[in-house]
Amino acid sequence: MNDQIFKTPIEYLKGVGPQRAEILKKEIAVFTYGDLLSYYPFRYIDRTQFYKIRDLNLDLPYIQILVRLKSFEHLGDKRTKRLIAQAVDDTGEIELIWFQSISWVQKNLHLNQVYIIFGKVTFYNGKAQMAHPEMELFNKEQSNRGNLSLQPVYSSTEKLKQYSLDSKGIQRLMASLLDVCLSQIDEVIPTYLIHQYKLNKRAEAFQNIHFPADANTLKRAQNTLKFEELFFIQLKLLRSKLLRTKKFKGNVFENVGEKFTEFYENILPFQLTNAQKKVIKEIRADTYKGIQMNRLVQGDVGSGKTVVALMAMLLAIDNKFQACLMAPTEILATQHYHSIKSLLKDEFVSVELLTGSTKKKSRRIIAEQLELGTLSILIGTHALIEEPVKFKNLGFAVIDEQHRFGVEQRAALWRKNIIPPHVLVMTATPIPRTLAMTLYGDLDVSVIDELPAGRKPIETLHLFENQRLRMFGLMKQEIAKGRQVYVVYPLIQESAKLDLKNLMDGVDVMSREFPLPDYRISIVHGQLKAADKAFEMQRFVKGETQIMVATTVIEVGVNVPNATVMIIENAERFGLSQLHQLRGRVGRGADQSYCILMSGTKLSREGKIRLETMVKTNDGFEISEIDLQLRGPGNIEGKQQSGIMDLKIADLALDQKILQEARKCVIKILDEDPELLKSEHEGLKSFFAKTENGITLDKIS
Ligand SMILES: Nc1ncnc2c1ncn2[C@@H]1O[C@H](COP(=O)(O)OP(=O)(O)OP(=O)(O)O)[C@@H](O)[C@H]1O
Repeated sequence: MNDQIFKTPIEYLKGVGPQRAEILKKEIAVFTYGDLLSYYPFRYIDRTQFYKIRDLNLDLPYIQILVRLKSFEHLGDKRTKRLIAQAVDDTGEIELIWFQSISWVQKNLHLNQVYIIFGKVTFYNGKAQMAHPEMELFNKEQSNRGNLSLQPVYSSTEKLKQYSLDSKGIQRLMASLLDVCLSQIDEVIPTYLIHQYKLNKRAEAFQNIHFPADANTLKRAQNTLKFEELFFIQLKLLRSKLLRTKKFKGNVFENVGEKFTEFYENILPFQLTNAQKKVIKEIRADTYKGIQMNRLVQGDVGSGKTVVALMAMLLAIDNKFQACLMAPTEILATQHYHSIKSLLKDEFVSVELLTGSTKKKSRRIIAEQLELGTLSILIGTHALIEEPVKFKNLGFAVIDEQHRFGVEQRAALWRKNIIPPHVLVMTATPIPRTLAMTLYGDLDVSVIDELPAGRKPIETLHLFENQRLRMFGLMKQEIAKGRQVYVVYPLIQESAKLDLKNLMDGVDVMSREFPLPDYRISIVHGQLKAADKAFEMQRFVKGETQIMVATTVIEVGVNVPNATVMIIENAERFGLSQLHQLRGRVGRGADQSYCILMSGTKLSREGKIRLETMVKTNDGFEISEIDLQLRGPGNIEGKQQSGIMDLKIADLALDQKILQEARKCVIKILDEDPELLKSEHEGLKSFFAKTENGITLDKIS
């Protein structure tokens, strides 16, 4: 693409000027010609469809009707002067009104002729009206309307409309923009791919997305631009992966040594699942190659990701490296610390915990041991890399619950290191394939798609308020068997006070139903100090309390296999992946577990689908796909930080196939021509070097 023209400030476009330019910048972030060009219509009106006057109503968008002009009438005085035409079809009558250009209209429109009128219908005294309709003589339709069978609609704002930049106004700007720049648009996607996927040439695609001749033309233009958008994101991600592999050497873990073998053969209390073994093998292969590993482990809740991470860390330790595990919250870091300690059976390998609450003295000792290399595994929150913590020889880093880190942050983590450690990212819940390809497109992906043997599927019930007694009954039945129960309340950040009240009211009810001394309740919520939270958690973990009432702080990672009931209050307020995460806190042992979703009776359509989905399936991968369909990628956690999801045209929920194809092509190109030196990749190379086109590619380097 010719840089210059697309970087031209928008004020220079015919019909814009300084004032409108300011408004365009402020209202819709259109600064340049390039920005305007990728300001795509958000829908199209089918101008081949005609309405009958009888069927008109206020809810209709801009529509067209075929009418015959019956009469003209002038009304009002100087200031309210207007021209009204009565028009009819075989089902009724409509008034067409003009406040301006009256004499022009009267001169050019003729009584008893048939016209196509186009506009927005309103009603006055029960009569249909259309102000300033677009008019076209019917018998000239074929020759005149040509490429206007689909009318683009651009989103506009009140402010823009004040400057005559409603959808029509924007369309006019687009026409003059295309006039000046179409001839200067270079191809960027290699010609052989354009043929292979029946795409448009680039200029054609821009022309046809703004002024489509018909539905097929539009579809092709949309596919072309979607393909291009996703193609460049993949190119950027996979190129950066390639460069990283070239730039950084990776530590070589030559040996599967004593600790790993000892743990696997004598300490591990269960058989690994085949899926766990497969992932460990993948990690082993990565860390042997001399290339820095960046791998994402996706596994459903409770699939046993922690053991996999631990065994990978042992591999590092056997090769004289240190390892660390970073979790997003103190509770989780603490939890990992305890479960890893207990898996490792104490003195087997040295492990320490470092969080915001670690005392100064302990910090100093940890720092010393780290620098000396006598400490093998450090677990903590990401204070772990922010602080002046110095490892003697960090070789392996596990990042748990990566959703909260974007691609950028991940890249920034190890910049300081000369040989960066191998990085294993673990996601808390499965994420849809398309999202994984985009958010984590530069990582290799492993999937643990198997739960440990003997797990029974969690039984999920959706109950309403008047069925609360049933819920209490189930709780009592399970507690009588020696099991434990979670009761979770939603957290609305805007009103922490209200949340707390909600939760404390819940605690009151619980304490009445489950009184001391037979029952004991732990309470954990966001307003508690970290140490108090940890204390309450520990009471529950040790089985000293049978009921844990909490806000969503327990959402991820908490592991108490003896807990068999998860009650979620106001379940309709939670997102699907959150519900699935919460449910994953039970069903972690061999006992039958239950999840009870409590809700009010008034549910939104989406709320209903969410709860039905939870009742229907336990499969996290399936749930994540439904979540994406319901919410769109825009709202999936982690998106905000990722930067790459500001897609202009592609939709990760709908365009999975295009994404997969685009990725496949990029992989092939980089495999055969990593430096993009072949002549057919020339356009690609120069475009890529500039990384413009409004896609914020820089954000993901
Ligand atoms: N192969 C296995 N056989 C039996 N139990 C296992 C196996 N692997 C892991 N476990 C146990 O299953 C429980 C869940 O494992 P872990 O905490 O690693 O899950 P996770 O994948 O991290 O899940 P979540 O993301 O839900 O925390 C733990 O108690 C763990 O010891």
